[in-house]
Amino acid sequence: QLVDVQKIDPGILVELKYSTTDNFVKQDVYGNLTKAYLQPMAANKLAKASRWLQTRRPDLRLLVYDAARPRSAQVKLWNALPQYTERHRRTYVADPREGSIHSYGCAVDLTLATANGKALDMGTPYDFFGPKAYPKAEAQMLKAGQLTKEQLANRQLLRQAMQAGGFTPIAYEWWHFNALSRREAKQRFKVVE
Ligand SMILES: C[C@@H](N)C(=O)N[C@H](C)C(=O)O
Ligand SMILES: [Zn+2]
Repeated sequence: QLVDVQKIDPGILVELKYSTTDNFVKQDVYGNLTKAYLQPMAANKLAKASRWLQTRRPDLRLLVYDAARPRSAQVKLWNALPQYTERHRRTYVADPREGSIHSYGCAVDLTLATANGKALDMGTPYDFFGPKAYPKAEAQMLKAGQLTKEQLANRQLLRQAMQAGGFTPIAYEWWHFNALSRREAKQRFKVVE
């Protein structure tokens, strides 16, 4: 049973981007889904990350852009990037046939924001698909002047908070964190259709 993350921690901010037209597909792909749902285990990890942040930076909040994502929505995201080969596309959007960890309620996309909801500068917008958004390329981007020290520090603070909560970052998206591996998520939970 998925839980609303704001019921677990009301201090977490939510702006579900795929429930608006302000996303890379430029369409509302969620309709009535406007809340951030996760497996209880993942929601508890997020609340732990939020508490970690509150202790160190009471002026900041976690701002969730996406959480549980139905497989039907994953298909729409997958189909929205026909310019990439399937192999390259998997870097940015999980293949719905394999299943996104989001579709098991075990992944979250988020940023840091001020208490009134203004997102911090992370160097790229959410769902910017390219090296500037790759955590694995940050040192190189900093050296090349593509990222500022402040943008990098903001990303590092987000990662520290999420890792303190028990999440794992990925190499290609600064905003995406997994509560479990895909294999574990598939073993333990059903896909949200
Ligand atoms: C599409 C992007 N926000 C995202 O969540 N990508 C990962 C890889 C996914 O689709 O699971
Ligand atoms: Zn994601």
